[in-house]
Amino acid sequence: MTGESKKQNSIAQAYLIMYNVAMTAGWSVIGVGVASHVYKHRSYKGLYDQVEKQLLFFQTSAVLEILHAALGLVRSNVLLTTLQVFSRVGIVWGVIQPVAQVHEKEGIPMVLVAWTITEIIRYLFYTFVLLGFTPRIMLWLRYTLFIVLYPLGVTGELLSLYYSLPHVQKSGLYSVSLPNSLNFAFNYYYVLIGMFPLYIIFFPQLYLHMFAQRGKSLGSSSKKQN
Ligand SMILES: CCCCCCCCCCCCC[C@@H](O)CC(=O)SCCNC(=O)CCNC(=O)[C@H](O)C(C)(C)COP(=O)(O)OP(=O)(O)OC[C@H]1O[C@@H](n2cnc3c(N)ncnc32)[C@H](O)[C@@H]1OP(=O)(O)O
Repeated sequence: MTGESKKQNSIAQAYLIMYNVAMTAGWSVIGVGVASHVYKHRSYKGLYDQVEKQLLFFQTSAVLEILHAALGLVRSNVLLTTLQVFSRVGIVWGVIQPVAQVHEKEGIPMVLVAWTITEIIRYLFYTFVLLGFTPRIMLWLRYTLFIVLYPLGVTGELLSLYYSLPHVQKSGLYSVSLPNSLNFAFNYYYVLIGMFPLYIIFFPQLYLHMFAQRGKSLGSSSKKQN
């Protein structure tokens, strides 16, 4: 490795450490918000409003991960990262945030629990890896909790999508109806309905990808220990 590429490598490492630390901190703030709300009110009603700003900010920041993968900063699959990031950014900005009626439904605690636990562990794990020190428990949590949290998150996302439908249809959210000067019609309600088959097609691929990552990471690390 030349001096120049060594320098570029350390800049990339330093940037990724900062990114992962910031994301761990952000999702921890969301986690504390969720836990304190549930502890105080013994209910998930009002939970979304308590964490909305932080959730919108840190979920949207995950778009950088597509860039990291595309630029080769990390060895993630670009397509799977795009699907993962856009499904959540789409749910947050396209469904949960604009449809207030969804905020009090059971999909909200499901996604908040699944996303928060996953992301705190994931970003903390990446930080440890970059610092050259990976506690075995972090490796195990990163590549095991998804088995339960992925289905929980998907169920919460699909429930939120489902509960938003009558409100989107009634309000005509983001829709354009005829007649208009451009002679153009668009119905957001049908876009949301079209998301259901996309989940059926793509979720199994993401879930299986994580099992493959699990096999590589936990399989090889247990071999190293033996
Ligand atoms: C445009 C229209 C969109 C339409 C969407 C259609 C719907 C599609 C359905 C999708 C369903 C999604 C449901 C989902 O949102 C629900 C939930 O998430 S619930 C919570 C549970 N979820 C999870 O556990 C998944 C979390 N996500 C991920 O893990 C990733 O995003 C994923 C792409 C799924 C997999 O990650 P990856 O392939 O990156 O695996 P690794 O973590 O093993 O990383 C590979 C290597 O890259 C290094 N890496 C990656 N990121 C970083 C980083 N930030 N900093 C440092 N290093 C990083 C990592 O260490 C690995 O390195 P190595 O190869 O050396 O081991």
